[in-house]
Amino acid sequence: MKKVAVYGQSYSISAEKEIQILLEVLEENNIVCFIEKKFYDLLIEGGILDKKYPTFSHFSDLNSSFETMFTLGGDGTILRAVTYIRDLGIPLLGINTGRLGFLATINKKNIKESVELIIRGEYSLQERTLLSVRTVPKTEEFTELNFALNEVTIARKNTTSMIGVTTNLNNEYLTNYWADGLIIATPTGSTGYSLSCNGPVISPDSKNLVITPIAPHNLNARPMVISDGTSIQLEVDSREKEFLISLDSRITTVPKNTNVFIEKAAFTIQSIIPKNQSFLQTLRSKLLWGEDTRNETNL
Ligand SMILES: NC(=O)c1ccc[n+]([C@@H]2O[C@H](COP(=O)([O-])OP(=O)(O)OC[C@H]3O[C@@H](n4cnc5c(N)ncnc54)[C@H](O)[C@@H]3O)[C@@H](O)[C@H]2O)c1
Ligand SMILES: Nc1ncnc2c1ncn2[C@@H]1O[C@H](COP(=O)(O)OP(=O)(O)OP(=O)(O)O)[C@@H](O)[C@H]1O
Repeated sequence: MKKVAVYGQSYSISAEKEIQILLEVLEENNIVCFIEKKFYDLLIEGGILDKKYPTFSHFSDLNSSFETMFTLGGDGTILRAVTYIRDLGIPLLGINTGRLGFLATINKKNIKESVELIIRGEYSLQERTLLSVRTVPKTEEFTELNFALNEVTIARKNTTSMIGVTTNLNNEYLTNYWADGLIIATPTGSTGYSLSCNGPVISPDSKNLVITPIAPHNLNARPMVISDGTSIQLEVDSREKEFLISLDSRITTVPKNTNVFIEKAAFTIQSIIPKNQSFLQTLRSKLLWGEDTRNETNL
């Protein structure tokens, strides 16, 4: 491993020690490290860095010669890191200095061991599907960043009334959901917002998506798992003039006559799974799946 990128959010430095440990390990292994510019400026301002580092500010500053992107933060940081990687195929590894860290799987207590494991190549890659979104009329915000790793959410705005989301799959009418909104989630996002709306857990290597209504007002609107080769068309009926579309943590308002077209993105994200970790382990440890006093404590 010769060159990596490091990304963290530039709100506040919540992980000084962890950042220094990561940079030390990379230095010890003679790995060139490029740091995201806003994060770098925050670290310089905070006196965290003892030397200068090359920086990157945008997707166009990166290329496939970067062998890994390390993130320092929680899941939201991972979701934002994806906007720098896009279709470059740079494998992503999250060091969890946030709260849950479902996607950011490296425990901040063993950064050195985990990063050395990665440097020795003791990991596998988990390919993760993304969604791409197109609207008619066009939505400015989706010109460049029109993809999501977790989910695309359609939600009501400034109204207590439900919205109606007319849903077609491959141009065939499915139903009109009367709800607070509708989530189209990837397997990765199935354990995010969709899970909170009673959606199923989908293993990361499944070639599926899930359509999960948000608080639907009927007893028969259930989450529906579909093939990830499906093209999804949505139209919204609302008493308000606008509704919300969010792609992961990025949210925007669109006029109510906006038609939304969602399908699997043309590229995937590679997430690094260290040899001593797995999706099932994360499910058990982070979402306490199967936690039951009757089960052996061999988690
Ligand atoms: N009620 C909810 O559960 C709810 C509501 C809104 C958004 N979200 C999720 O939060 C994501 C944005 O993350 P954020 O950190 O910017 O917001 P945030 O800080 O509000 O995170 C929401 C929680 O969801 C967890 N999370 C995010 N992605 C996950 C995933 N793929 N699997 C399991 N847990 C996941 C985060 O760790 C965090 O604990 C959205 O993509 C959506 O999936 C959840
Ligand atoms: N909007 C914000 N305002 C202030 N600080 C923020 C904001 N978003 C993130 N942060 C800081 O950045 C850290 C990383 O945020 P991130 O969204 O990645 O993770 P998290 O929400 O803390 O954890 P997780 O998403 O895993 O539950 C947070 O712990 C918080 O300290």
